Amino acid sequence: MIKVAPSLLAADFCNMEKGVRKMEEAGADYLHCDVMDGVFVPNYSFGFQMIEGLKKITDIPLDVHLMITQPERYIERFAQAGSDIITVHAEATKHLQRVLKQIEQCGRKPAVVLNPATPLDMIQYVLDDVDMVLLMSVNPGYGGQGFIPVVLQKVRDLKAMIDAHGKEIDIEIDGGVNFENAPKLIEAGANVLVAGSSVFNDPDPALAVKRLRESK
Ligand SMILES: O=C(CO)[C@@H](O)[C@H](O)COP(=O)(O)O
Repeated sequence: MIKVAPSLLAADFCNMEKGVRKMEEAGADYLHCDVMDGVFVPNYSFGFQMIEGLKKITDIPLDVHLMITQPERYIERFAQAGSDIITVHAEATKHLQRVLKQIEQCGRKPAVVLNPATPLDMIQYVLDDVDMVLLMSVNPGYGGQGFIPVVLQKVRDLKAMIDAHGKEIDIEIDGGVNFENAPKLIEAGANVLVAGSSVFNDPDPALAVKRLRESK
């Protein structure tokens, strides 16, 4: 089953609740929450308070993508705030396996993410420690960027790596996901699609979510 995770980065920050309600009506599987620290990526977004606030107003699982350096400093706080999935960048910590265990010990689902230029080898030795691998298909920091085509092959390679490993692990893709590339991504092995602009900017977000989910 394909899951769609609308990215709140594309919502109106002055009216976040309206965006959440729209995504509830649209049948979103997760709410993708991009946390940025202005260091790991050249942009700021929001932090714990936003996650806490979101948790109070919706039952949609919160898929929290930490674009921050040394995420180990803040795992407990993001877990307490109500994150359901916590995703950390392999490039952002010297102790990846330890951070993933920290997330698990906090009772949240651990996931790891790679920037487009980071090779898959980097996560070979943490597959036992994750429920999901996220591949960035844009350089993180901003919504509305174009999909980097070479990532399609990376999805295929990741799928083969996971199948060879033998554990069920979700493959999530984030950045420039749209109706054109979604079928190819699903065919390559992705089963969770993050979508900002293609859902929030669509006049009919419910139809957009359905189209992405049923992409063939
Ligand atoms: O993490 C990021 C950007 O850093 C993404 O979640 C984007 O927010 C996705 O937006 P679109 O590319 O789908 O507009």
